[in-house]
Amino acid sequence: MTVNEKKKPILGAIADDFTGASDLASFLLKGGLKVVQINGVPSQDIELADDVDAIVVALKSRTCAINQAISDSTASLAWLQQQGCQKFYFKYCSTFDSTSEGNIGPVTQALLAKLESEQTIFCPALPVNGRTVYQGHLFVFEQLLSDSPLRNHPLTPMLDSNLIRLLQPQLAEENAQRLQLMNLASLHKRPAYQKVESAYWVVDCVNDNDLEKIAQLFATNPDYPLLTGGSGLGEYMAREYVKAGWLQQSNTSHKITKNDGKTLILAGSCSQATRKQIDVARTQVPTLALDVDAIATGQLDPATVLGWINMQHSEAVVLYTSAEPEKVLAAQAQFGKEQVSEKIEQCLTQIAKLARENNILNIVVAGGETSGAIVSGLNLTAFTVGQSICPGVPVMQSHHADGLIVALKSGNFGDENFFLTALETIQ
Ligand SMILES: Nc1ncnc2c1ncn2[C@@H]1O[C@H](COP(=O)(O)OP(=O)(O)OP(=O)(O)O)[C@@H](O)[C@H]1O
Ligand SMILES: O=C(O)[C@@H](O)C(=O)CO
Repeated sequence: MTVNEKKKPILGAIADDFTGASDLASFLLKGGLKVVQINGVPSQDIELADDVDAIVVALKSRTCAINQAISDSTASLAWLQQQGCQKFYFKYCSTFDSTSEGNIGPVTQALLAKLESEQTIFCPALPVNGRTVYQGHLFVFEQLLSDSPLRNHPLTPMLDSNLIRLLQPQLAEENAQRLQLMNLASLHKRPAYQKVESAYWVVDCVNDNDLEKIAQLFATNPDYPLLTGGSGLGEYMAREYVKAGWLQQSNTSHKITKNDGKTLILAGSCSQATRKQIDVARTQVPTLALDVDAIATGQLDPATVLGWINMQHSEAVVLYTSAEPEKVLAAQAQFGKEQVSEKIEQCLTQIAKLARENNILNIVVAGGETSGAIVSGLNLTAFTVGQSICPGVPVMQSHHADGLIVALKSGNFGDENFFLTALETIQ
């Protein structure tokens, strides 16, 4: 390579939500890649540094209409191809969040068609966070997905755990027939780097050894340009690219420059994990529950909330709409499921905007949909990905001039001290 020749990224990834994107980015970084996250379908004029190994495009396509999800995903793919990426990844939730009208199957089919490929894998497992797949069934720690708190997810309640059954109705009939389980015995009896038959593979995976073996079979396999799954495989795919000598071992330091602004924690996630994290945070940080009825009826004024924040004379505050499943269901019944979500997302975004204008330059968000709304509303187009607060939640710095620092937490991630650890890491 000559001095003037721009290095091309290896991997182009498309994530169906923003926390999922930063989750994947953190694992690619852990595996040795230099990663940039782009928010929303990339526009032509985005400038990339010339030593980027992987680009993760964050979409908000998990729960949108199928046609929109397909057009955003394929437009992102075309842009990633223009940047020179050779390998592609479609990142969805480690708990396979989708409905029977869900987007995982249709988006996968559309991306494969554009890549003129007929085979891929579905690997949502993320063992470090308790997401494992055994005999095609997805577990969240010791519970089947459908017995876990995910059965009460406000937008995508997961009532089945069998990945083949979940995928079948999302695929065209001929592709549904090509779904096959690669269980642990079948995975491990294959020699590494061996050719794999063409299929839509649902791959069992219960620990990091399994992720390593899956990456050995598929990451650099020329027959499989597109893989799909959770973030866990990202670290091991990255390691395979490094092993294959596909990267220039350039400077992979990811400098995040601290700022002297305050920190705002915004929680729209109603997961059990987030609600516990709020309870722990409130013992040390001023915390305000936002009134969902007032938000849904347009009566909550973000300026009043900013006034409350300023009155706290604290370096950090927590604001939340998070509530137990019964309250969420009641709000959905009263105002409509999509409507109440949208109102809450808009309101939290308005608060984040106002806060940023008032020198609150560190924003931690809990919830994938919530994060997507806020990051889009703040017009943050690209981030450098830095150190993780917990597995799957990195600190990221916006390329915008004010150097806003954000951390986007998937609803179920992090231990009960997550928000307090985030404050220690960021401030
Ligand atoms: N009190 C509430 N009543 C009804 N809906 C709510 C309430 N609070 C938040 N919501 C909505 O619930 C949705 C939560 O989804 P979000 O993706 O942000 O969190 P999550 O599902 O826990 O996280 P993830 O998608 O990362 O697993 C959002 O659309 C949010 O606006
Ligand atoms: O894979 C996960 O669990 C997360 O990155 C996510 O997508 C939750 O929104």
